[in-house]
Amino acid sequence: MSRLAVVVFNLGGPDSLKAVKPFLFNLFNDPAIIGLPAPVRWILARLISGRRAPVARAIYDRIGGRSPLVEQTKAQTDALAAVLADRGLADEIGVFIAMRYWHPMTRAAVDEVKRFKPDTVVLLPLYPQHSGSTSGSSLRAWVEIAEARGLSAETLTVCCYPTEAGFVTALANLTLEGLGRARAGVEIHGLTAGPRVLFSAHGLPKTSIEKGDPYQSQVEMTARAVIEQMDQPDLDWLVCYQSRVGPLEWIGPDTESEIVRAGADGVPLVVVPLAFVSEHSETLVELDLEYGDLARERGVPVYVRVPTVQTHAAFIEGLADLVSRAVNPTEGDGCLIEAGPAQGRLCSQVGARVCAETWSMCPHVPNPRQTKTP
Ligand SMILES: C=CC1=C(C)c2cc3[nH]c(cc4nc(cc5[nH]c(cc1n2)c(C)c5CCC(=O)O)C(CCC(=O)O)=C4C)c(C)c3C=C
Ligand SMILES: [Fe+2]
Ligand SMILES: [Fe+2]
Repeated sequence: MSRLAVVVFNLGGPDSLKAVKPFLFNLFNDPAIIGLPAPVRWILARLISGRRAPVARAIYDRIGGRSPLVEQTKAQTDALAAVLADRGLADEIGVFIAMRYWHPMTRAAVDEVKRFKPDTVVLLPLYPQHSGSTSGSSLRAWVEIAEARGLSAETLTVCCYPTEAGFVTALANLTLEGLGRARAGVEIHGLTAGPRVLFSAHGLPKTSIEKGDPYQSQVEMTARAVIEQMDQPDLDWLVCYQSRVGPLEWIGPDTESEIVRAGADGVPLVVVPLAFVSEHSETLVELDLEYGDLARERGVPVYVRVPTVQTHAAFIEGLADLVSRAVNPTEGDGCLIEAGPAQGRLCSQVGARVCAETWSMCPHVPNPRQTKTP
């Protein structure tokens, strides 16, 4: 009897206003976020989380005092479990959640998976684009804790899937609906300029990209794939970045400046989150409330925010395809390709499969056993 455990990873969010500060401490104490040696990082994390907590509490207060990220992720894992069960990939299939900075966290997930006694574990970050600060950090935490707690099942890792067909279809369909709503607004307002699509992704410090983080190039790959699938001739679109925190220079253009520019141009906006797959503070507060207000103040004639993919059937089928291909790879599947016609192809172009034992084969995921914790 075969047993398959699928572990999905996400950031996690505070489940009460009291949890905001310790959640922020966990985030800033992560070497993938602040790459300094442990005692300095710990002191800085205490300082920054203390200073950021009132701002962050005010953010979560606007959406009922907690993040909906865990509920949304639970809905996704339920949907994924149902699809995987239909496919009969194993006799018993369990789908587990491991959040990075708040409960249910990696340690609890490792223990749950251990009790499940899997033959195979598939690690599936709910981040389509790979970044060391998100998937990299989660995968590394998993490997370290799983090793420490003696979870020794065969482990396969999906590193990234920026152009995965189901994900792109879900985003393209949702964006087309958003475009439809914006075009209706264009008619009502008698505007001449068509809607502009802003693909808005969470930003990253510029230094991360300079050190080789593939996130930005994969975000752009997603945007291009969605544009191609929508097939809207002469569509005005661009990628921009939101949610900057801290004093470092982040990648741009930033979403706020693009909203101001759209106001000056008198152009309706369709804003599409493409690096988040669920709703949380960065979408419900930042995109809807803060940027919605900014758009009104700056005279953007129509502001449509496209929902994240959540449990869109195409997205969940796409996740199930990634799991199936991790378990039963066929030629052309991701990072394992070292020879033949697909040699040299980036794993992200095909949806990646990385064996935990062969991390070095994946150009995107540093081997956590070889990366020293600063
Ligand atoms: C693609 C997703 C994300 C990337 C890349 C990312 C990088 C990153 N984030 C911070 C700092 C913060 N992020 C915060 C919230 C937050 N971040 C993501 C996703 C990515 N972060 C999500 C989904 C959330 C929302 C969590 C929720 O509400 O449930 C926060 C806390 C909120 C706040 O204070 O504004 C911080 C802080 C850094 C520094 C960083 C890259 C280095
Ligand atoms: Fe973040
Ligand atoms: Fe990869």
